[in-house]
Amino acid sequence: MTTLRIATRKSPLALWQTEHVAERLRVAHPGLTVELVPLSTRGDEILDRSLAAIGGKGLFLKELELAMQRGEADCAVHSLKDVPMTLEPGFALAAILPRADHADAFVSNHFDGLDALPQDARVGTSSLRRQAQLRALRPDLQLRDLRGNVNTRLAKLDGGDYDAIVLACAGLQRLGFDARIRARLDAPGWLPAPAQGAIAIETRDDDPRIAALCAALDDAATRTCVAAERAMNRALDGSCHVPVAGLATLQGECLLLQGLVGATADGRCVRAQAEGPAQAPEALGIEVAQALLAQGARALIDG
Ligand SMILES: NCc1[nH]cc(CCC(=O)O)c1CC(=O)O
Repeated sequence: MTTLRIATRKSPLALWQTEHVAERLRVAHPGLTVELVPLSTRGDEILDRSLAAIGGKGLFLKELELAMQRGEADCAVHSLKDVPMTLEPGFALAAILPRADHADAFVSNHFDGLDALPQDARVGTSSLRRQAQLRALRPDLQLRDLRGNVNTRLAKLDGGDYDAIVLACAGLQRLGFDARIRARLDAPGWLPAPAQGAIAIETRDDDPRIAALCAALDDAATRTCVAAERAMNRALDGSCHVPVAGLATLQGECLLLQGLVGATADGRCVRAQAEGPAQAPEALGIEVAQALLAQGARALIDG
């Protein structure tokens, strides 16, 4: 094979990420031609309803997986945090790239951080995970829905609909909006989505040649961390219906996983953390999920 076709969503962030992967693949495999196959997904088209209401994270993948099944693309690039905890049968993650900044960003044209917001300020985010953590820290805030791609969300902030919005640092940095980050919302007080900041390449699991080409970009440390975060989320029945947050960090051979389950309605949160060997990330994820459930996470998840 001399040409590798990568399916991608069409948002500016998705195109940046896929172009980044394409460039890395060209460097890893001189002589390989890499092309983008931009596709529209239902997740991108339906903007007037919450993701949870229209079917969840899988909506961003479906059209890309269908293109791979039809043989119109060889692989697909995703933000790993948008990838469901269990992949569709027949697909695998051939590579997980080194993680960028995992933190969330506080973005505002008038205020320096969450603590600086006045009473009853309007904060935009449609993420249940971000809403729950905002409620926990600042019960007075008015939480307002905010969907659309990163550029659209920034434009809505600038239009005056919100006093502040919360986005991922990684997306802002990739699109050149670093200067819009007024504060990083980070561990231990604030946790990101499982796998936030990590880019994954999905392939059909019946094509080892393509998987091998992509595997050149795999980062073992990131794969270990996101395996723990995703195992925790899976054990909590996590989907985007549930405000689950988690961050694993690796120090040598020791993996630390911090997890949180929140209630969007009233900001109740349960938190747990544990350490374990880097060789067994899934076991650590399950351990932290069980600690969260032991503190009543199920009641929060089931509403
Ligand atoms: N849900 C959309 C999405 N998916 C991944 C990112 C950011 C990039 C990343 O996490 O790698 C974003 C934007 C955001 O949450 O602000």
